[in-house]
Amino acid sequence: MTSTNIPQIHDTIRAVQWHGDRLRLLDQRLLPAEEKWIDCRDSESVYHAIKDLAVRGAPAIGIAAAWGVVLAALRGEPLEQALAHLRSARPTAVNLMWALDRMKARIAAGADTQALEREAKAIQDEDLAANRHMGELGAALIAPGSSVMTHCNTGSLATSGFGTALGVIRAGVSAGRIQQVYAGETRPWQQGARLTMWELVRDGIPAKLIADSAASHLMKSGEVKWVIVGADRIAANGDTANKIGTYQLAIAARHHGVKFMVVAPSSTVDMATASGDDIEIELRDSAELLSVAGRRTVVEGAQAWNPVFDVTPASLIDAIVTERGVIEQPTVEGMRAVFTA
Ligand SMILES: CSC[C@@H](O)[C@@H](O)C(=O)COP(=O)(O)O
Repeated sequence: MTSTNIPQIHDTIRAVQWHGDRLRLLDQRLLPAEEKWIDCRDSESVYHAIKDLAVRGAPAIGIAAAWGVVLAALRGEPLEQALAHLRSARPTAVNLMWALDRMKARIAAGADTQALEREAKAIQDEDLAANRHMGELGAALIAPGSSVMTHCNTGSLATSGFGTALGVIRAGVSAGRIQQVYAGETRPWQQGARLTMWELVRDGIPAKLIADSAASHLMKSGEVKWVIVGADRIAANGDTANKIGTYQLAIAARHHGVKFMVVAPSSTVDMATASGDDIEIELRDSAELLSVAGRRTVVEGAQAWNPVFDVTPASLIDAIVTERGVIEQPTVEGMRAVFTA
């Protein structure tokens, strides 16, 4: 890519929007076919939006939940109950618990509704700033002119804007370090095919969709230099839970000498969880596997097993990029140096 044909990154997608008395969410279940917004006016509707994946992606889930607490306060709902209910919406992404703990601490300190609103806004704004900073840190690791691969959707849709892994890709493209992106389709929910490709095409970033099962073949060709993914929870030893399929990408990357980068804000780091073995993996309805776009594709009577995250051991990760710094070849000591200092 020469400097004359480097795409302009517009970064205009803001999928979680506060409108004073309601939370507007771009419904990610319908993209890219429909750009439809839903309005949440109480904590219960935010709970359902998170549980049913209208809003998804670890940072976006936390941000939406924080606004759910503000809505509970505005409507005079019992706050302890709202906090507990929102917390139960999804189990793996620790950003959800992290954001609710921040809101809970403000409530315990006697915050009124306006103060809670300021806290939710701070959570949202800090996420955007973290993403921009991680973009620069991650892009600096990539040699100019590289092709990279990503998985799931870690972009503006999954965060307050810009994205984590996709933020590094946006920054890398702007800096001329990334010339081509390969996005895995991310079966069964198709976050890569439906959401990441939507974001990349909007930004004019050269991108090709691949079937998840084409990843090893692509890596063997020598075409991609980095696999860049997000995270839902990073344990104290660097083990990383992320979208199902991430682990097999890390294994294939190590086998083929391709570097593996995890990009996540500090709100995704869970120093209270010792290793990936202690992370709860969300199991979702088998209907997500047995149907495509709501249409049954598998014989009636068939059963399915649908874990939606897996854990990549730290030993397969070359770099964890956070807004607090980069941890190369992560270990307990390396994580501790950045996260308990
Ligand atoms: C910046 S998003 C990071 C992760 O949350 C992302 O990679 C992922 O696994 C999303 O899972 P999802 O089930 O779509 O919420």
